[in-house]
Amino acid sequence: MSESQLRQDLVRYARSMYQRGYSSGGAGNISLKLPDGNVLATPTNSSFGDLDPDTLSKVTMTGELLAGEKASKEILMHLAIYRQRPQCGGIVHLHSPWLTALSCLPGLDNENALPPITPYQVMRVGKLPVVRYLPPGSPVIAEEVEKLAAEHNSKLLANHGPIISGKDIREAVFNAEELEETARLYFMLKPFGMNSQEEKRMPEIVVYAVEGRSAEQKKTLMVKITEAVVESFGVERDRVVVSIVETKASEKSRGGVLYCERGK
Ligand SMILES: O=C(O)[C@H](O)C(=O)COP(=O)(O)O
Repeated sequence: MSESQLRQDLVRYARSMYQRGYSSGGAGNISLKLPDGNVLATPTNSSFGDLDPDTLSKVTMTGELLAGEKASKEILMHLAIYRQRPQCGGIVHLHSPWLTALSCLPGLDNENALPPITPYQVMRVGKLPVVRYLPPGSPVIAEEVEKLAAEHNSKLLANHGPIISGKDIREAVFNAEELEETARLYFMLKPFGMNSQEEKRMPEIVVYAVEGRSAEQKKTLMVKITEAVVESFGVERDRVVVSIVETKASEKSRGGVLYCERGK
């Protein structure tokens, strides 16, 4: 994708998040990786609601300004994430209401501020570690974020807000939306309690096979797989799920040869 298109995309995603109240005033900052290996970022004190594609800050991976206005005061935090996550192509830092509220709660689990409530939260983000409070723009924030970035695509800055990454700016925004909505769910459910995916998450093993085995053979296979998972994963037997997905021999091939024609 061209730099010009990426500039347009950054402005469009920023405006969309601004319109949803994910960032008000000059709060928040966004960046993305350019094809030339440099980074495009929102200028400091800019508003997500009225960015100009032509004045966005273009910096090197060491933070040197190549074009546009002075970059966000948090640019070092973004660059730290790009260093630790080479696959990362986009980062959003927000002051979105529900995640910012979460960041202000006492007694957060610093290893994971948000229990795994929904499958998409687990799939898109996973654990949400907390970075201790530091004044916005402090270079120490970048150091603290860098320690966590290799393992976590999202971090929660205490009394401040989230910083969330993705393989590109689109995925970073999707991850941010998922996490903000999960934080909202968390506050809605908090008075009533909630089931955590942690308890529900079980190892599920799927066996794809050509049809034809007897029910007894399939049952024996499932029992043996269950035993192997219990022994190797150390989980309760009742939590292990095994599925056998069968395909007709005429609808499965190897090397371009149908299974129903192999061995004839
Ligand atoms: O999070 C921060 O660093 C600031 O509060 C912020 O969100 C805006 O800083 P910027 O320099 O305008 O990007």
